Amino acid sequence: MNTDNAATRLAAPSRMNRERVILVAISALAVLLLSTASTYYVGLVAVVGVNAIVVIGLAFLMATGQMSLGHAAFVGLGAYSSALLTIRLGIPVVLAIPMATLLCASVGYVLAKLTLQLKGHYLPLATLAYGMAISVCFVGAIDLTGGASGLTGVKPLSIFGFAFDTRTTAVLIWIVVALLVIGYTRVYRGRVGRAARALKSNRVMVSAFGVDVPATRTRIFVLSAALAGLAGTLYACYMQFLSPSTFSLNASINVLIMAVLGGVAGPLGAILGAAFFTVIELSAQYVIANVLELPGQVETMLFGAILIIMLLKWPNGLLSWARIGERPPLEADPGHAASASHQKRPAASLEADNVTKKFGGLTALSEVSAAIPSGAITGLIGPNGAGKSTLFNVLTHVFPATSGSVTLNGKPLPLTSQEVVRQGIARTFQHVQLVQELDVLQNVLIGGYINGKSGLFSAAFGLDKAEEATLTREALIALKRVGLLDVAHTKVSELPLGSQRLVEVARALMARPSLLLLDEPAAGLRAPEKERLSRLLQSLRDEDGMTVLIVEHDMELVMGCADYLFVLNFGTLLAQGSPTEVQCNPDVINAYLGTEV
Ligand SMILES: Nc1ncnc2c1ncn2[C@@H]1O[C@H](COP(=O)(O)OP(=O)(O)OP(=O)(O)O)[C@@H](O)[C@H]1O
Repeated sequence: MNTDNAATRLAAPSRMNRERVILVAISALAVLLLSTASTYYVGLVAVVGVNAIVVIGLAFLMATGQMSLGHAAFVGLGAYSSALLTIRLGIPVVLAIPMATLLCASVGYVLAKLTLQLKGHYLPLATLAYGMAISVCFVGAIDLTGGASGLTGVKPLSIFGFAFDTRTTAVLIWIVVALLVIGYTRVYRGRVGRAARALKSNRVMVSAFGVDVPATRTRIFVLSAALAGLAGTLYACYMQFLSPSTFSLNASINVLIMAVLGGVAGPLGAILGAAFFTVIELSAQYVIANVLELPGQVETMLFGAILIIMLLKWPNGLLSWARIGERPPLEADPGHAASASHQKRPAASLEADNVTKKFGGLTALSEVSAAIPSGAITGLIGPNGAGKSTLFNVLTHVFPATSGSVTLNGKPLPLTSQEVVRQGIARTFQHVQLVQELDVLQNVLIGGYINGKSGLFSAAFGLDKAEEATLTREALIALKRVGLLDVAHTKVSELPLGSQRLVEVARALMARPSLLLLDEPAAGLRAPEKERLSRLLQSLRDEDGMTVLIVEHDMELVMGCADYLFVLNFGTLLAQGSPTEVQCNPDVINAYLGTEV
């Protein structure tokens, strides 16, 4: 298939068009608010906007596999601190808003450092605990906050002499929502957003491609705390009165429901979730009070029942129903797709010296020494359970050796898997580690993480376009090399297992490695695909000067393309040599190959 044509066909809908549609929609809403809507509806729309800002941050947090049961506390912290800065210290509201947002980001940073290392149920419980603790302070600090009676006299926003009334504040809230939707859409599809979403399904894999997992999780938590704080400051300006019950545990649960209801696979879900939640709540109130004339408690039951039905019907949120979720990222420039090339690194050499690896009482590797020849294809073979994948994991520092040492180009192997990939080692996994809900191209792009520089802010401001275009071109070339260009925009979950393994190979190539480690890449491949893989390995060696280490049970493939072989058996090195030498070795025949070879 011609790369140019394919790239033209693969061109994604323009990011700009979509952003223009969002801006036009928000502007239309603003005009409507300013001109026609009654005060009641203006208030309603303003509260939906405030909730949408909180939910945008929370949804991003949830898309990365994190959860917060105390997010309303950040909203309260933003609201009370901006109000108190203006009331007590006389700071103009326009300055109090960024100061309060920064305070929430700082508190978020401290809490992230304290809690994000917690695993399983402990993390949500910790967020619940600090959410409740902060909310209690709003009631307890009576002198500052007015306690349960609330804080009155909160000042509205005024910029350069223009005083915002409720209507214009509502418009401002929605302008912020629009900007956040645009910024978040860019971040979500950018380098950090991709890595963050991959975090949810597999931390080991994203680390192996250079992502600093704790730092990324912290950054996203801080961002979401800051957004909740910002929402609080705008809420304070709009309401000009604060009650602690607004920021209680109930409110935290509500924003969580909004996020789930809307769907976390994109920022528009946040708006849908916030809007639908409010509509359902008000409808339930209306039906119970005016149509059925039942007591107020029934309203909560009806509201709960409607929510349950909606979540059962659309478990991935309304966003999936509206089919406006994931879209392909940047379009590839067809003019350059065929010409861009990988940067060559000098071929690498890797050496294991007396490596032993124990898992409790089980010795998976026992004093294995192996020098992987530079610029060649080396096969690592042996029966099931021989220790091949364990050696792979030690060589890429997924876990450390119990004893012995590993050197890369004569120097000790770096101590983290992020550094290992920076030094030029990329790998695939025995059990496919792809992000099933992403398409093939985005999965491959994760492999290019270390070759990019853009972060959350550069992506939000659209400054990553050139970098994304380069990485996308490179990803398309990698996909072409493994024969999967046709399915670049197919979800990986829709591909057969063999093709998924090839996606992993393409992803590893995106890291521009000098040493490529492939763990059973031919498992599940059909004969023509195996031939293609064999040709690819040889071209990586001959044209790219890459060192390749391959664990494989397919002897035809290994014997056909490997220059050198190591044979493991019961965690020890049984033999090594050229394929011909190994095939004639009686120990190897006995232990692994059998007599017919
Ligand atoms: N994380 C782990 N914890 C405990 N035991 C492990 C772990 N990883 C591997 N093992 C054990 O170490 C031994 C070697 O396993 P390993 O997966 O390295 O073998 P292998 O040669 O790759 O086998 P296969 O060809 O079946 O993939 C096995 O007995 C396995 O059960």
